[in-house]
Amino acid sequence: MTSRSKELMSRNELEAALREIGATRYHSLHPFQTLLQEGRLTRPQVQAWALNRYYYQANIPVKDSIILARLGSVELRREWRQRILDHDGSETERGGIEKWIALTDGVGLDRAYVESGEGILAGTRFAVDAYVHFVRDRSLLEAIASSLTELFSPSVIGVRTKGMLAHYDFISKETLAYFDKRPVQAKRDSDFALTYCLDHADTREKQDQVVEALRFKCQVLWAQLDALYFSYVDPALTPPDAWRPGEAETGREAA
Ligand SMILES: O=C(O)c1cc(C(=O)O)c2c(n1)C(=O)C(=O)c1cc(C(=O)O)[nH]c1-2
Repeated sequence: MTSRSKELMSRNELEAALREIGATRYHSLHPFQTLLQEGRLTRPQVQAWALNRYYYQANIPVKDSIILARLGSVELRREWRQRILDHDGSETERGGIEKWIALTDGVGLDRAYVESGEGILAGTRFAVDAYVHFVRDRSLLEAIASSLTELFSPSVIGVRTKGMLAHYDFISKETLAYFDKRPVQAKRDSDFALTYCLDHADTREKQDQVVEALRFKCQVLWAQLDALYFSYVDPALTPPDAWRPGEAETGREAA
């Protein structure tokens, strides 16, 4: 990295640098992800994942609303507002947050408890809050670039849902309905964000900022899985205020 030339990268070089980050730093490479998709977690460990990830889901439209407010044209806002609709839904269509609640319902967690955010890990909260603050505090270009992890999500979503359905008897297709539309939405969103970044990163400094924003976002995702691994897998040292296996159970009859 020290020998990095400071010349402007071509569009192809910048895109390759971004894809390289995905190939080496995306959360698909995290050991917790591997355990999850290979069926090597217990039901409480899967519950811990679903509970903590709710906080990420719930904050995605918050961070997108911040970006929306910073966009200076009708065309850009029209494009970006779709993301908020996808997660918040409408009178006639369930959004992603509601579908994530169906997922936590499906694994037997009490809805009010999940929505309260009580019992999530500090690592989850710090990582997700850092993402929201990043899009508020950094340039618009960096804020948009930080969503580029979605370039890499369709493949990990496919592997994860297939693995979970094959390996866990308490997981059904309905439970994982959240993921049905995500690959198509993620492709649409990340294609747009990538084009925006390639068009607007017109100095080497801005190109480096785009690369760093993606690296930061990979860390946001990675840190969430670190927190789960340390607290529920090994050494399973669940912190004092966090959810403990058996808590907020709605009973197993739904499974
Ligand atoms: O299941 C996944 O692995 C995964 C990853 C990501 C991502 O790469 O940030 C998102 C999602 N899912 C997702 O469902 C989602 O709505 C989403 C929004 C964003 C974003 O940064 O705007 N990332 C992601």
